Amino acid sequence: MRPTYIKICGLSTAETVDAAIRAGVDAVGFVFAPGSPRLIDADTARTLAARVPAQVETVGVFRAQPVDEVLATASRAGLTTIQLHGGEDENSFERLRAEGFRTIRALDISTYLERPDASPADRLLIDAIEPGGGKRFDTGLLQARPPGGFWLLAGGLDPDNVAAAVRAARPSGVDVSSGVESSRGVKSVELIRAFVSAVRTA
Ligand SMILES: O=C(O)c1ccccc1NCC(=O)[C@H](O)[C@H](O)COP(=O)(O)O
Repeated sequence: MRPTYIKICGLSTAETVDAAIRAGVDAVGFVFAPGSPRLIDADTARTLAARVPAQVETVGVFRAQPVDEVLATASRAGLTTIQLHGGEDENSFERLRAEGFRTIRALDISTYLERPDASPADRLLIDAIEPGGGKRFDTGLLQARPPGGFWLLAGGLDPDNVAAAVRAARPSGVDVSSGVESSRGVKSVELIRAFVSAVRTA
């Protein structure tokens, strides 16, 4: 069986990017959604992404931003992958792919349950209602509509609960932000290490 894919989202310092890579993550995320406590600019992301080895994905996270702006930011930052949290139309993902980016469509659990097949992206991420909010959703709801293909579980995961969540929901991968922070928006090297190690025990 393939190991669970791990994405650490909302990184903003070289120290925590390096820690995530050393811990063995598959992807690091940089948030460009206005209003986020993890917001960074394209030039900062470019400096951080330059530290990341080629086998680790660099993901730009956007919410309700025009596709031209998304492409300009992700290109300037030199990222491999774009994750959209709403506001996109059905053509957005095709356009991002045509420009050479891998894509992730993030859906909150309610939207997913209403439209489970609404995923023209390469991957699906199923999240709680408020992205980056550190709140869990009831993964038992997924039993009614088990996701097919590659999908990431997100929403309120942390080093203490992630192994049980992986055993219960069997996602292809997990995504975390708040659960590896010492305070809102501030990532912790120790919690990143603990999270990755907990996923590996699942
Ligand atoms: O992290 C944010 O602040 C954010 C803001 C707007 C759109 C998306 C955002 N984050 C997306 C992520 O991929 C988070 O890691 C995911 O929602 C899980 O967050 P958390 O519940 O805090 O672990």
